[in-house]
Amino acid sequence: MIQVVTPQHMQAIDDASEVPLDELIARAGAAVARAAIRQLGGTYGRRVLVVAGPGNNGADGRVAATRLRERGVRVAVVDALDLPERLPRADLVIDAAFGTGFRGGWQFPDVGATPVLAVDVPTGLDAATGVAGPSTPHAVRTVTFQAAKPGHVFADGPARCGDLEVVDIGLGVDRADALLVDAAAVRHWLPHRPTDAHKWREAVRIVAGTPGMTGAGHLATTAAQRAGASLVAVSSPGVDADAPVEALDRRVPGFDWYTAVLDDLHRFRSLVIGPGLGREEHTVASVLRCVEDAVVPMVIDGDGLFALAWNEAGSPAVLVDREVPTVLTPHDGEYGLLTGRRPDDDRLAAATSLADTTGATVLLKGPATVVATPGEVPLIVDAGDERLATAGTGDVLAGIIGALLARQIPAHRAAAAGAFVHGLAVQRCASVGVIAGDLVEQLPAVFTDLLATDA
Ligand SMILES: NC(=O)C1=CN([C@@H]2O[C@H](COP(=O)(O)OP(=O)(O)OC[C@H]3O[C@@H](n4cnc5c(N)ncnc54)[C@H](OP(=O)(O)O)[C@@H]3O)[C@@H](O)[C@H]2O)[C@@H](O)CC1
Ligand SMILES: Nc1ncnc2c1ncn2[C@@H]1O[C@H](COP(=O)(O)OP(=O)(O)O)[C@@H](O)[C@H]1O
Ligand SMILES: [K+]
Repeated sequence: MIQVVTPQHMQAIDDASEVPLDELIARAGAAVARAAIRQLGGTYGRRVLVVAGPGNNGADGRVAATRLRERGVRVAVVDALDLPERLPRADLVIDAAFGTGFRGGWQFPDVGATPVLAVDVPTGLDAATGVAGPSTPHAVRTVTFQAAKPGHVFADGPARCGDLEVVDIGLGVDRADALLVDAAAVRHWLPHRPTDAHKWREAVRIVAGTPGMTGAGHLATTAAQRAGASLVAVSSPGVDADAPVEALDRRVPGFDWYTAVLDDLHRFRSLVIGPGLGREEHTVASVLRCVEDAVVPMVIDGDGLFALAWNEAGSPAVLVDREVPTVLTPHDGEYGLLTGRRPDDDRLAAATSLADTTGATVLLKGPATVVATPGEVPLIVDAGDERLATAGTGDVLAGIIGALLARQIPAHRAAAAGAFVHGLAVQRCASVGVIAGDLVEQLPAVFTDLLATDA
């Protein structure tokens, strides 16, 4: 997995390093030159323009210019603080104006359609948060050093950075602030079903869906089944008809579902509670009793999170007392309900602080999803894309995580692996018109591919 380190932490690593700064800049510049040649598809007859600033980012760019000239590339270097009226024509612009030391107020020049290769970050992109400045270029590729920064992954980062290349320049990273989840890691986390498996071994209990919102229960249920649960029993409180036929349907016709669920919960390996459950007072009360009394790993999603937020004792109180893992899956609105404040631009910090106050695994949803658990290095999943911003995809995710918990994957990894396969599932879907159920259909193929890849 690619390490993610905050710019502040990277500065401390840099300061503690025994490698002289000149040497680091020489290595960084050489890596930028190599990336430029790959981007240009050769050297002969190619023209490169380097926009170089006054700091170390500019120094990286100037080294790259020297290396490129040595390889026969025609290179012009312009000073970011003294730009000519007309920029020299080029096949590639190297943005070495400013990196992590940018303090705003400088405009990147208009380079028209010429592709931009960014050094460390496209100028003006906040390396801590990914928030772009008004003139931050859209790079086709960004070369960064030693570790990715949060800014490459969150907010405007992915769109402004293009393809991200992380180059080892010989700085030892003492600890990562987060890890970017990849297929090799998830493959490693997924257990094989034992030969002596039986249907109760990886059974998932789901409480989801109410009249008018049965779709949520159906999506969570089928997702859990397709993600490898050996048996799924679903209760949709108040629903008498049209519950999914494939699942074992524990009908709970009245609203007093708490007793029915707790009754045989010992037979199940996980509990998913909340998708489409509604926000009635009796629902809130039953969710809270389940959180208190259910001694199985639990995913609390959607209206389950609403119930927690509604808890007069304060949501952390019921959660910290749990002796088995809990996964909370808030989007920004639900995070706001739970904490009183929507997450700010530092999403790693937002997820981590909620995990610390609740003792739970927190999966903070978004274009890049963060998974934080007390005592674990946070995980970031950026496998999906904007087609996931579709009603019901969160219900699918909750079901997948429930299945992975039942398959005995520890909560931190189960949540991240769930988000990762959820992202892979959308990648396999048609380019437009994706609905949440399509993700469920893709799951067997996603797992098959993951397990077949020799990554
Ligand atoms: N460990 C690593 O990862 C390594 C990282 N490396 C590289 O170092 C880069 C960070 O270098 P850096 O600290 O020198 O900052 P950088 O962005 O070049 O600019 C600071 C300069 O710009 C100036 N300045 C800022 N804004 C301005 C404005 N609006 N208008 C005018 N001036 C402005 C600012 O002036 P000041 O604010 O001090 O007055 C200062 O002089 C990093 O991104 C990476 O590329 C490698 O080389 C080695 C290993
Ligand atoms: N722009 C986006 N790019 C990638 N993934 C996204 C984007 N917007 C939302 N998602 C993902 O889509 C899912 C939406 O979940 P959620 O908001 O709970 O939906 P619902 O409640 O309708 O089921 C989450 O997994 C989230 O990470
Ligand atoms: K730059």
